[in-house]
Parts: sequence; structure tokens; C-alpha cells
Amino acid sequence: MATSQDELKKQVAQAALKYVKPGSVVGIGSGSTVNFFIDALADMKDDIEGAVSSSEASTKRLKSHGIEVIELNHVGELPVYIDGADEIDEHLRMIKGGGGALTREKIVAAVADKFICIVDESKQVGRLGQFPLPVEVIPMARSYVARQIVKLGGDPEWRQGFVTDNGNLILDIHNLDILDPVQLEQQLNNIVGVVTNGLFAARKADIALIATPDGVKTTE
Ligand SMILES: O=C(CO)[C@H](O)[C@H](O)COP(=O)(O)O
Repeated sequence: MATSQDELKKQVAQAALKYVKPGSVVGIGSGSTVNFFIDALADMKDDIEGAVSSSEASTKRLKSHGIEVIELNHVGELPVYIDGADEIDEHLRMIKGGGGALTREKIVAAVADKFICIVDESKQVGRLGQFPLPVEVIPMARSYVARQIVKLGGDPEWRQGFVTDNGNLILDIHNLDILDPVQLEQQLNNIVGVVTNGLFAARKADIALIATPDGVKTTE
């Protein structure tokens, strides 16, 4: 019988537990794969100091398991950050932000010593860019930022009705030819009104755990 995608997500979430250091604070991403990780982490809650969360949704789930959520500003060391991705390439560069939590995810990832990316094999790509690239934008800059994105060759689409945890909006960029992810990440961030974008190329993952029907594969 074929392994379901949820089963793969559960397996990769379980495999990530071995990277959690007893006594430490754990950085937690967002999304359905991370939800499985949070559920698995609940069994270890007495062995960790707590968690730093990258979204209101993850905070709620962590608290529902009785896992203490600590404000990032109160944390000195964050050995690992565990998060999913919408796409990941062979260099462990990613597109993230399908759930709209990209800015807080990027902040927590920046603080962490190691970024462990947990995905099922459907997220692996040869070249980033099939998944629309999310950009978090200050609301009053929406039209201006959209015009600048068109100049870069992309087709921005306003994720209407969606508000980020930071009170901003999301433009999803379609049809972008991403030749140099590091350069594009910087170019997009340089547009006034952009908070950040979903390319995780300058700070990519350190380890990818990829769930396949034959087991979880590790890439470093
Ligand atoms: O970046 C994210 C949220 O902003 C998620 O990590 C990404 O969308 C993957 O989610 P899922 O595990 O549900 O496929």
C-alpha cells in the first residue's frame, strides 16, 4: 500500500526528535509537518526548557500540549530550529511561507545554530520557483511593491483576505525564473515596503530530513 503524505510527514517529524538537545530551548517553525513535530515533541516536554515559536498557530499547538513557549528576546542560545518548507533544492535552499509565517520563521532561523528542515519527498525540486514565492508586505506599499516585482519579471498575486501574524499582507509571485536565489532574496528585500520574502537562500537549511516511502533520508 502507498504511504500517505501525512504518514511521511509523521515519520520525518519523529526522525527530527533526535536533534533536540535535552535541557535546551527548541525553535519551532509552522505548518502541517511541524504540527506533527510538535505532537511528537510533547512526549519530550519534560526534557526541554521550552520552545520559541514562529507563529500564533504553532504557539497555540505548543501550549495545548503544555510545552512552555518562551519569547525569542529572552533566549540566549537556540541550538536547533525545526521547520518545513514548500520547496527545497539540492543545496538546501528553500521557498517557505505557504502558510504566511515566513518573517517570524526567518527571524527564528537566523538566531538558531542549526536549521533542520523536515519535508516529504514531494518538496524536493531541481530548481526553486514552481511554488509561488510569498513576500510579506506593509499594506500601504502593496501596489508599489507589486509594480517593482513585475519589473523583476514576476507576476504578483495578492493573497486576498489573508493577514500575517504581524498585521501585514502577502503577495505570492508566480512565473519567476529563479536563477540566483541568494541575489533574488536580496533584491526583493531591498524593495521599500517589503518586510521579507520566502526565499531562504542566504540562510539555508543545515540538515534536510526527507521522508520517502523507503524511509527518512538525511542530507547535510
Ligand atoms: O513555510 C511554512 C509556513 O509559512 C511551512 O513550513 C511550509 O508552508 C510547509 O508547510 P507544510 O509542512 O504544511 O507543507
